[in-house]
Amino acid sequence: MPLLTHIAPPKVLASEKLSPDGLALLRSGVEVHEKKGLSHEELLTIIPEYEALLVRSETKVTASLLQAAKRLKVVARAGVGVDNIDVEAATKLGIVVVNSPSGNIGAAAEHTIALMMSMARNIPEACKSLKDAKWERSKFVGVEVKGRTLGIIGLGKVGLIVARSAKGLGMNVVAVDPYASQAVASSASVTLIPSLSEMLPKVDFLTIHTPLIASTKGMISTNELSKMKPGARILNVARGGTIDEVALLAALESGHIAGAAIDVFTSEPPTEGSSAAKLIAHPKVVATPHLGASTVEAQENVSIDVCEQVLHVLQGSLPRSAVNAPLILPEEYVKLQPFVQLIEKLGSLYTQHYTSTSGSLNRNTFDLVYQGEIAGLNNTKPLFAALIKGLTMPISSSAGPNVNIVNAELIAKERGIVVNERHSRDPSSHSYSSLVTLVARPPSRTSSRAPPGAATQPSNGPQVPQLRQQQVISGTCSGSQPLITRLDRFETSFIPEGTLLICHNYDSPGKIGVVGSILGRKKVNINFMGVAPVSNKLPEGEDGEDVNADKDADSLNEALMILGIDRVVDPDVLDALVGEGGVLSGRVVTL
Ligand SMILES: NC(=O)c1ccc[n+]([C@@H]2O[C@H](COP(=O)([O-])OP(=O)(O)OC[C@H]3O[C@@H](n4cnc5c(N)ncnc54)[C@H](O)[C@@H]3O)[C@@H](O)[C@H]2O)c1
Ligand SMILES: O=C(O)[C@H](O)COP(=O)(O)O
Repeated sequence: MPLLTHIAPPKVLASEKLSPDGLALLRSGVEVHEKKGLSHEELLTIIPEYEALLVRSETKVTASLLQAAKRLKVVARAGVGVDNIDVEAATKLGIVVVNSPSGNIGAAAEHTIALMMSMARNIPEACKSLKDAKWERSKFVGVEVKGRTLGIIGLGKVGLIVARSAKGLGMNVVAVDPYASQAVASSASVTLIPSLSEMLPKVDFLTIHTPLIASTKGMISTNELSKMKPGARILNVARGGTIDEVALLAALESGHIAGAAIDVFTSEPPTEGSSAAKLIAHPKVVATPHLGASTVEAQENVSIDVCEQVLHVLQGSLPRSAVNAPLILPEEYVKLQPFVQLIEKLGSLYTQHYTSTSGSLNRNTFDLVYQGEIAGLNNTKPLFAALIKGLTMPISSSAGPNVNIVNAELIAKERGIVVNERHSRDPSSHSYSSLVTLVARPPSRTSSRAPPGAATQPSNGPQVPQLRQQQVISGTCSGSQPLITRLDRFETSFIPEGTLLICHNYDSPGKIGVVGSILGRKKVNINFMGVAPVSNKLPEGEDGEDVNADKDADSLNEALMILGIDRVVDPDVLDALVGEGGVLSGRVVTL
């Protein structure tokens, strides 16, 4: 029998060219396979091996690909647009989709300005003519942008940088964006115009910086082009499809539109005879093959950004920019992260400490009580997900590892787990700045709103004191270090990490020595040891019951002994601790 079980490192597939800077971050703990130019069929064949998929805009991450991926936890888009990823299908499968929302925005904005200047001064045609050994100075007279009006559709991240750069070139800048803030527009000296039809007749150059969504698909078509000034010019570095390519071709042919500079197309690469191919071939069009984000700097940024997030997801932490999860503000993220770890540990400790190996939780209704500073958080979805993950991880190899903020609610529902989240800003009952308590409710008491003191046991059952039935675990974070502060009725302070032996015993002299010698005899090394006495405090989340009312002298003398040990012990060690050592019960948990 092998002594060590080898756990293979997770595998990541990069199906497009990504900057090595990000990939280098992954390589320390992850196996990275770079395989460019695979067909969809080839991808379908190999995807079941991978835990993460890294893409840019070329790989079509379809529902069938995601379904074929048996172990996939995360699809990472090294860039902004996720229109090549079936995000809905990923969400249903619990696969997190992350992107890099701002790693390449500067590059896209600079490319827009570069295209605008190239178009205004006929740079590509003049360059080509000169290389063809011609000297045609009068043919390539351009126009200046200074003093002209640039109209921006979409004053988001890229649009705003374009606006500021254009102001630097001496242009007047106007914009339409139904969701843009007046204050942000004013800060960039941009005039917001209420509607597109009002803006179009005013502009000499028009540039699009919206995503491709239902409201922006084909938003510049024959009608809109006809409203523009004769001789106006148009740019698209956002997404193919926002401009109707056939309508633009006609407007260029008629001469109403003097020129177009386009980086993105309805088909990429353009298929022969398509409107995209015709546009690219048109003499009044400056075209680039989707190069907006193609700078060394932008590629480093997006690669590092998404590779870090892939590591986070694979390690079970929160990614910064999950596309299919609720937005987490960066400051919330920093605050939440240690508590995500803590709550996952609370859940895992609960299941291992209180549940037999039968494969199901013995209680499935929980109060998750946030107290102190942590109670001020509005978005606790990641904490909820961490609890479901922790609870299910030790008992389900299918559910546990795959729980994330995307699918936690669904998995909880499927397994009948009910969690009542409660917030209390009152720090008076404890000395921690934040405290999180998990209380498992007895089966008969399914609502956190049950009145204080309500009967929670069958009247004809054995009258075990109420407090003995408590299944309570509390924890806090000291900096970024999770700590368990209460387990059951016992006050404690231990780091939930590694293999722990939790012994329940009467607190009598010599007990530690007896336990230590049994473990020594069984060749079990002890890394640390702590004794947890009965708490005289009301467990957080319990209302108004007298903590010690039901206790007899013996129960007040009970304690937990928590030992950090170097391996999972065989049942005979636990039997020896109970038989010879006089321990009431012993349990091994791995956290
Ligand atoms: N060519 C490239 O290589 C490249 C590189 C980066 C980004 N992009 C693309 O550029 C676009 C903009 O990126 P971003 O990061 O600035 O996005 P963003 O989300 O920050 O900004 C988009 C803006 O469009 C606005 N908008 C949405 N619908 C609108 C409508 N109907 N009319 C007017 N405005 C509307 C939104 O309010 C938002 O302010 C995206 O399509 C992105 O994929 C392309
Ligand atoms: O959405 C984006 O980030 C850009 O379109 C860049 O796409 P790319 O990574 O394929 O260059």
